[in-house]
Amino acid sequence: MKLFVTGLPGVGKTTLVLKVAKEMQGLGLKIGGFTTQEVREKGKRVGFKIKAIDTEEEGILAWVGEGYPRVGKYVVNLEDLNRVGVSAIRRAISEADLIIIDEIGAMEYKSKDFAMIINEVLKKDKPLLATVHRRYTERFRGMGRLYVLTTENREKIKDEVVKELKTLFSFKD
Ligand SMILES: Nc1ncnc2c1ncn2[C@@H]1O[C@H](COP(=O)(O)OP(=O)(O)OP(=O)(O)O)[C@@H](O)[C@H]1O
Repeated sequence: MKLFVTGLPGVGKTTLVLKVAKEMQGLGLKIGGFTTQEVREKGKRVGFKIKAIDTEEEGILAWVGEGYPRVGKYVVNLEDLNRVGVSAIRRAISEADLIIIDEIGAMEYKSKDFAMIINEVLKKDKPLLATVHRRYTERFRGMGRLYVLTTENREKIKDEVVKELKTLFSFKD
């Protein structure tokens, strides 16, 4: 089962996957993959952190400034993306019950290793919950269910995702 979640920036995609991960961990399942979260300084967004779900290892995914590769005003830190993010996916492919990837977007695709491991995950049968930037959803058409998150439906969709996964893993509600 592959579940994809998209929606406008800040709508709650990361919050959703964190809640789902916690609920599924509470049921004894092994969750792998990574999440990304914005970093704010004095109320302004200055970058993004990346964190492995299993080891809680952290890194900097991108930061405002000069440099390469860049996405908008951010410079992508390929070293941390690969060290934290790609490695977490690699571990999840072999060890986890559910892979969470938050998110699949322009910054992440700057890494060739990331692009390659995404293709690997898509070929596997292993359950996946991924947030996808709206510009990239077309790539995953027909591969699984796509949820479009809004502030109005985000709680309902979180419950639905948990329900789908519980059914998959044969837990009763
Ligand atoms: N279900 C929710 N209830 C209340 N607040 C929420 C909920 N979901 C998200 N938020 C709040 O909205 C803000 C943005 O959430 P989050 O980082 O999850 O969004 P996102 O879609 O992942 O953002 P981005 O596109 O930047 O990755 C956070 O401050 C978060 O606490």
